[in-house]
Amino acid sequence: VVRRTTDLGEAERFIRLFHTENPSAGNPYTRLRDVAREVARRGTYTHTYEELEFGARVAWRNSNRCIGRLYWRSLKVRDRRQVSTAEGIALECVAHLRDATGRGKIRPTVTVLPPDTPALPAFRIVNDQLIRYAGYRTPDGVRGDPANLALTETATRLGWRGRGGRFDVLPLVIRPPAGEPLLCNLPGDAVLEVPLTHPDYPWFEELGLRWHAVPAISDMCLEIGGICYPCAPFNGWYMGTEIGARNLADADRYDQLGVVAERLGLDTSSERTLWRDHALVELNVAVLHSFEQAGVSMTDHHTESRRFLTHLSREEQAGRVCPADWSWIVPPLSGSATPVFHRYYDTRVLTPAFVHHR
Ligand code: HEM
Ligand SMILES: N=C(Nc1cccc(CNC[C@@H]2CCCN2)c1)c1cccs1
Repeated sequence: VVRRTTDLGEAERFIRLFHTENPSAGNPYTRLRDVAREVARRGTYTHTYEELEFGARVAWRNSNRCIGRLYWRSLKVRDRRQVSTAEGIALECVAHLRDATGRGKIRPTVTVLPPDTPALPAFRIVNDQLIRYAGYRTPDGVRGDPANLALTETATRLGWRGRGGRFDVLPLVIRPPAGEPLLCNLPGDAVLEVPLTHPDYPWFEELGLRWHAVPAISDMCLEIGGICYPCAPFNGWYMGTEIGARNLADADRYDQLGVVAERLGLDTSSERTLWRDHALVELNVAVLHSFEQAGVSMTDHHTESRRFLTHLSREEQAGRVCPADWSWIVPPLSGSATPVFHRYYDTRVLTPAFVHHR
């Protein structure tokens, strides 16, 4: 397999961007010359820690599907480019979760593992998020999270044994450049979870619903200056609607709207009673209430929409374009009741960026 050498044009554009936004880095000339020499010699170059930290923060700033970009400057970057084994990667993912979770005060963090290089191809994390619940095929439907059926089957084929519950945390599956994937169970103290209750309905707890505190995406590449870091898990905190309007509500996920509507005593015989909408709101009230009770960071879609527009105007003040994808920015609940709904966005694609694996 011929590995892509680094595109020198991308590298130069990034180095210039770094020096423009970080005047203390001085004149880019010598750095540009050294990078060109290194690319000529070994087909790629190595980012300094400062370049890597800046690149990861700007990749977040450029994420046009992300509503949570206001705090892009505070991203914590864990430079782990020296890690060279599957076990090392697994350990860094666990350390990342412990670091980022705090005791509920979640810290936006990215861990950067080695890039793809002609000399050493990169490892991949098979899981799309560090924390995922198993999905099991049963005679009368799926038990657990249907979104993770394939990952559960892969882990089981590799020797993992699930307990058949609705919220079994899956192991990490780390695939090396060659050879067998490594399975790694996440220690319980690295996976903070929140049981869901409702402030007004005591029966809600009986539904036995819960969700994990930290969303940590592990299936995207961090692209900086022509270099791709295919193993760079990043986390923020959840917006309540992700759990309450999608993960627990979608028919092809935990599909809880009918259950909640029944317990609420709603008339589900006709769509026109808007029973789905009533159930959705109460499910989202429960998610926000439970995370707050547990002291776990979470934002609501109204607050986050306002914050995003603040970010947008700050970027314009800074003379930068802030690209956004309307179809992802507008929350899946009460869209038009949030300010982000009532406007258009620039849709250009900028780099550095987090991209889905090609
Ligand atoms: C700090 C709190 C944050 C919040 C509340 C937040 C919120 C969100 C939400 C709601 C989405 C849409 C997800 C979906 O609909 O499935 C999203 C997408 C995204 N976010 Fe953020 N985010 C945060 C931090 C971050 C951080 C720290 C990064 C990276 C360093 C990031 C990068 C992205 C990217 C790349 C996407 C698009 C994912 C894709 O294309 O599949 N976000 N964010
Ligand atoms: N709050 C978060 N949510 C989030 C962000 C990016 C991607 C995702 C997962 N999106 C995949 C699902 C499934 C298809 C559409 N949405 C969630 C964060 C995850 C990592 C940092 S912030």
